[in-house]
Amino acid sequence: MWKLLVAVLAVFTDLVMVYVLDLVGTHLRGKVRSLDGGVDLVRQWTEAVLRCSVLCSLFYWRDVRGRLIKRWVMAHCFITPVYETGRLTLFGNWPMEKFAMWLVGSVAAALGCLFWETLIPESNEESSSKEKKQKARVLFMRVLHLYKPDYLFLIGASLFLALAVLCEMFIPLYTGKLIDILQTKYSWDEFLSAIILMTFFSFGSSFSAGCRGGLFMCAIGRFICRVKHQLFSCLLKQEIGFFETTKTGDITSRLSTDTTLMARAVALNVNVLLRTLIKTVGMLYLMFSLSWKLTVLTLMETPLTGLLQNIYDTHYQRLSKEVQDSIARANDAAGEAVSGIRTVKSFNAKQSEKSRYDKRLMDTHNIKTQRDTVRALYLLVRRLTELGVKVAMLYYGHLFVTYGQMTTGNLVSFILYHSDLADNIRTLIYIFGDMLNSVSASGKVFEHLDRKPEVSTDGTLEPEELKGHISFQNITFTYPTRPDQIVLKDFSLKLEPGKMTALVGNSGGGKTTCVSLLQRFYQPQHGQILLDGQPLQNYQHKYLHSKIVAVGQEPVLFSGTIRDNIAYGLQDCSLERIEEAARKANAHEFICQLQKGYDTDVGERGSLLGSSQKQRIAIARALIRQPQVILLDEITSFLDPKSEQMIQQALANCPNQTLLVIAHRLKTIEKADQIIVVDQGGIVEQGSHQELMEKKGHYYKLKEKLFTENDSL
Ligand SMILES: Nc1ncnc2c1ncn2[C@@H]1O[C@H](COP(=O)(O)OP(=O)(O)OP(=O)(O)O)[C@@H](O)[C@H]1O
Repeated sequence: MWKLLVAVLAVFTDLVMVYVLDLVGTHLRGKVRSLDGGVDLVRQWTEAVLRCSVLCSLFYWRDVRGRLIKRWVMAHCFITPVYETGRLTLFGNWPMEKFAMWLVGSVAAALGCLFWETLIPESNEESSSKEKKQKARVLFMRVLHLYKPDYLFLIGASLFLALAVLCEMFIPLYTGKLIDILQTKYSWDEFLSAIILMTFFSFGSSFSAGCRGGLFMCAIGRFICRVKHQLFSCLLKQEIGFFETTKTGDITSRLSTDTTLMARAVALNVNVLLRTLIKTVGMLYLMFSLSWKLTVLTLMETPLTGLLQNIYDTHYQRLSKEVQDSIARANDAAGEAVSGIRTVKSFNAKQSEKSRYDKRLMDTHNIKTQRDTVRALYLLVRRLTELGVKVAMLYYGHLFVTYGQMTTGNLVSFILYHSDLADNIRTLIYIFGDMLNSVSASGKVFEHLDRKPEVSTDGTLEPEELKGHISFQNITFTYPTRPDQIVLKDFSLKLEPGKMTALVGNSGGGKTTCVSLLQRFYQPQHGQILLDGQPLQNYQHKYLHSKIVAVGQEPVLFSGTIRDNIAYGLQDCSLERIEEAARKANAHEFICQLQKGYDTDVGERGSLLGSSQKQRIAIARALIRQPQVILLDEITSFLDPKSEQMIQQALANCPNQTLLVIAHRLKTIEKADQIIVVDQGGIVEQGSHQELMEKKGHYYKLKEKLFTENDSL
């Protein structure tokens, strides 16, 4: 209710003020005769300031705030002096009738605000968007800094750019001049020199543009390679938790799309910005010298174009981002189905996978349609605005030529400049915004580049002799993806060199987690793991991973030969060493039976080998490093009893190693020097097989279960 009253009061007060101020103005004009139409502008601007202050105070008095009101008041008060200034500048002193002017101002302001508010909804995060811009600027500078090794290319490209633009700018001027020459009784020399100059400028612009493009592309190519390399090394340093919380699609798009965007955005933006800026300033200067009145008229298009471009950019960029995200989601769906094709087929889930992919493709299609509609609308409005300004320019140009204020050649040059200028101004407005926005891709890349792995890799210890004493001291651990679920609780355990420890227990108890912690895939929240009395993190990363090796339940092989896979991560590894490791892992025999032996390709993720064969190659890959601590996580699940026996023998050949085994087979467990029964993140029983059997506790019950399960194997 108050708002309505204040609005009515505001309109009334405003109207009264308009007339009172007009009376005062008229009175003053009577007294001071020198107040003519031009100086009348001063009165209009003063009036606008006064009206604006009174209206603002009125709205603030009853606390009717908001950016919409502020914008309306500003537009409402200032639209008239702005319009009048332009009109008087162009066409002289024909003041409009007072009320008509007030009405035009009010309606235009209301329409403008409505347009603005509908298309750009008010955001409550003004400060955060400021921060974003600030951040974008910092990011932009960082990207520029990353370009340091390519500065020579960039400087060369910028020089050619300036040259190309300068040459390009003079072409319309000489086209007009040529028309004027042809219209008069010209001398041959005059004509020839104009033609030579035109040819010179055309050739200069094409040559320089070619050199500029080549140099910029060269800089971009080098930059992309460098950043991709840096990013990939940073990614490899991250802990496993990072890969669990970040989607593979995100990581690959950071590596491929974002690095390219980052490079192109800055180099191309700088290129376009410089080119457009030089061209615009030069063209404006030349246009002003041809006809300043026509220039002012055509410049009136600029704020309108700017507003349109701004609205369009906001929407287009949001939708483009949504399109990118939805493409990534569709790719994820396809990738998941392809990588898990065996599961998909065995569960006959082809239809559901197909419809999942279809749905995601449809989502992408719908967002793309929205984006294209916004673009079509924008183009329509933009073309209409351009058309309006062109018609006005041609009309007044014709008048100026008729009244002898311009020559025909000048008008032709002007028209040629104008068609270029409109494009340039639009590009400038777009580039200023885009330069900040496009670095958001760089922001994502920098996020990864700056990320410090939570599991540090700065340890330096590399003792020549490592015994292999391991001690878990009061470990409490939760996975980063499930911080609420405590997986290990105050967990303490000792492993001795030359002894085999078996971890047994129900599924989900935390056995594999112990192996992961020993490999430093994660950092426990409390407690520490000591290796020969030193915390694991104090050891040099590479050293640690050559001394502690693990073979998991589902070992991963990489595409390449068997030889490459066994010697994975080792340089200059002889075939003898590889064969020896393969023999220990009982893999040599089957490898020799393959047509290409050690040079057999294992296929993507080892898909050309059977599970037991993959397992044995993985064991050979672990044993070749001659580790001091060996961790075997249910490796026997896929092995036949004969292979298992051979591996057991191979392991028995390493009497000084610390051996941690997770197994479900009693045969394996029985041999262990100590058996640890793990349940719900804690140790519930420990001792030798004999001791635990006599106790008739958890292990005894578990053994009954294990026996039954293994019988069925
Ligand atoms: N990467 C992970 N992220 C989140 N939770 C996990 C992760 N890996 C395991 N868990 C959870 O941690 C708990 C312990 O898992 P863990 O694999 O260590 O048990 P386990 O005793 O080895 O079981 P199994 O014999 O089935 O392999 C389980 O509840 C499991 O769901």
